[in-house]
Amino acid sequence: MTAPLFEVRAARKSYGERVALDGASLRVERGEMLAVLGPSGAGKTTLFRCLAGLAPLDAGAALLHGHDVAAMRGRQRRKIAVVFQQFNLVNRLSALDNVLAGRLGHVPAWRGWLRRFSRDDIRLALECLERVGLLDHANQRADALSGGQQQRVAIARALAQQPDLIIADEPVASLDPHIGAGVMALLASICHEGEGGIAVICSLHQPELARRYADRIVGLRQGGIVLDVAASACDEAALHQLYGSAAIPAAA
Ligand SMILES: Nc1ncnc2c1ncn2[C@@H]1O[C@H](COP(=O)(O)OP(=O)(O)OP(=O)(O)O)[C@@H](O)[C@H]1O
Repeated sequence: MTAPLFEVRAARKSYGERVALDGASLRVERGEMLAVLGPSGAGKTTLFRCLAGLAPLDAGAALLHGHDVAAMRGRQRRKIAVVFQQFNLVNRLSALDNVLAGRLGHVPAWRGWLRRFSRDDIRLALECLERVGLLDHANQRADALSGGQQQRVAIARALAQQPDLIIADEPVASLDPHIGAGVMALLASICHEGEGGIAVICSLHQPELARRYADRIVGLRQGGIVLDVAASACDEAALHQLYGSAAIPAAA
């Protein structure tokens, strides 16, 4: 049996006495978009920080193609790209230069410091900008772009890493509903189109977006997985199980 593209096994993480992840396990396959839902404090950000290598797990493991992410360095590690709620672009740089930052791990350090990228890197970065619909904005400063455009540049930067997995922690939380839906549609199309077979794991506070754009929905509550279903099977009862009395009826 081949290993899934990405797997989390019995992840545990505490902050002092407070248990944030209590044995959470999940898996995602090539070309699959997985949404992680859960009430505030359920452990979503902690999970994503650990998966992105920004914090270590206390126990358990995250495996990319069966290999422990914690032991990965360099090129292997860059197979996981991260998209943040607040975009994390360099404001004074152009959209193109921000996307080229996704190539930094692929070029010798001195080239990165001098920002001397090869023609191939620049061509790839432009293709990534085209993929997110912003080729016309390549030379515009990041801080002159709208929030939705900035998140698209951040997604282009992630694509420039040529990742196998994109981890997106609340990527639409800072965007209005219409723009947010567009960003979700973009992430879904990245999963579903092309032969690359990129997977996306995305945390959300909007069950209706998860049901519309994700293939599968995982529910996190008090640090544990309490729901793992196809998006089409995520009904009101499942959401009630996840959110309890705080469940909000989701649009059809
Ligand atoms: N740096 C920290 N120090 C101490 N406790 C923390 C820290 N970060 C998170 N926690 C606690 O860990 C638990 C999980 O928090 P986390 O931020 O991962 O949840 P979340 O599901 O992302 O919440 P939200 O949806 O509100 O962003 C919470 O009880 C939180 O108070």
